[in-house]
Amino acid sequence: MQKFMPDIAHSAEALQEGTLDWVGMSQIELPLVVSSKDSPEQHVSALAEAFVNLNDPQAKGIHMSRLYLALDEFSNHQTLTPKTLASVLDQFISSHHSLSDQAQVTLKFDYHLRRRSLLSGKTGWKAYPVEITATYKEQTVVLELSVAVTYSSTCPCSAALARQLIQQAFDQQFTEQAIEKDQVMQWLGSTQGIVATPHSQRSIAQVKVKLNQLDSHFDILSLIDALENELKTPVQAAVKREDEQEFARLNGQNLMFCEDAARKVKHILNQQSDYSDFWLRINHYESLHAHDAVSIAVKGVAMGYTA
Ligand SMILES: Nc1nc2c(ncn2[C@@H]2O[C@H](COP(=O)(O)OP(=O)(O)OP(=O)(O)O)[C@@H](O)[C@H]2O)c(=O)[nH]1
Repeated sequence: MQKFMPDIAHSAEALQEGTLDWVGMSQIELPLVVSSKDSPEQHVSALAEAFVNLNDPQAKGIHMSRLYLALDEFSNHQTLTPKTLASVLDQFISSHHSLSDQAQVTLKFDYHLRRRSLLSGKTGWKAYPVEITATYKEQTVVLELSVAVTYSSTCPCSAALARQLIQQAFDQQFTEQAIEKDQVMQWLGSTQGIVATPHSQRSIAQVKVKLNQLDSHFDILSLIDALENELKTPVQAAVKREDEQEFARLNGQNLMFCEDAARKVKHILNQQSDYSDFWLRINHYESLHAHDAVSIAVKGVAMGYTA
């Protein structure tokens, strides 16, 4: 016979009456199997947040164990797809029928992809921070997918200033009007031929998209590929010298202010039919100064994300 135990959540009165927008738990450690379109299933170590709203102003509290146990069941018996995540929200609501009519779960994890080098054909792992949020409100489930893509940005202004110094060095080196091509080639191949270099830096594009519908799978790979293909200079995994030379060429041919990167990302996201809304933040961790160059933009739909 189960011994009697006091149940504050049922017996105690709220110290102060009032509804609450979200009550739940964060930093829940949750091993998951992620099923993403065109990618093999992947085991990840996620951190979860689980919330319901508290509609009853007099209720002492929600039932946290019920949220936790729904997530635990999900972790042990389901792969992460839009439909299985929506079913977790159903369980959150049904286990709090008199207290809540809204629910939210957020999963944060590193998603590993094998990425091919630029020319040598080698491959290596890259980890992409991913966040998936499912929210149930007014009988509707809204799914959001966030990724962060790391790339290299080379400053166009700094490149123009460096070119001017190279021109000046050339002018000082070659005072004759008639110049032997071999002499020039030799000079260009020396450190003097690149007497100045533009500043470039590791940069991160943070993107959050609202998914149009409950597809059978999340499509993490497509979003990452779209961003990296548009930015052209994602950081590399395996790099041989031929890859490094190609990377140098790509940086030289894709000089970017943070505004340029933001407009590129906004353009490519506007081309995607799977996303009803998006938010983006470009962060250039400038090597020129101690602060960062940042651009932020949203799709600009009514009732959508705000910058
Ligand atoms: N609502 C709420 N519960 C908390 C909090 N901190 C700890 N808890 C504990 O969360 C535990 C789980 O709550 P319940 O899910 O109601 O646990 P339970 O009563 O054994 O389970 P049920 O019989 O399903 O209600 C309880 O022991 C609470 O005391 C808090 O800030 N708010």
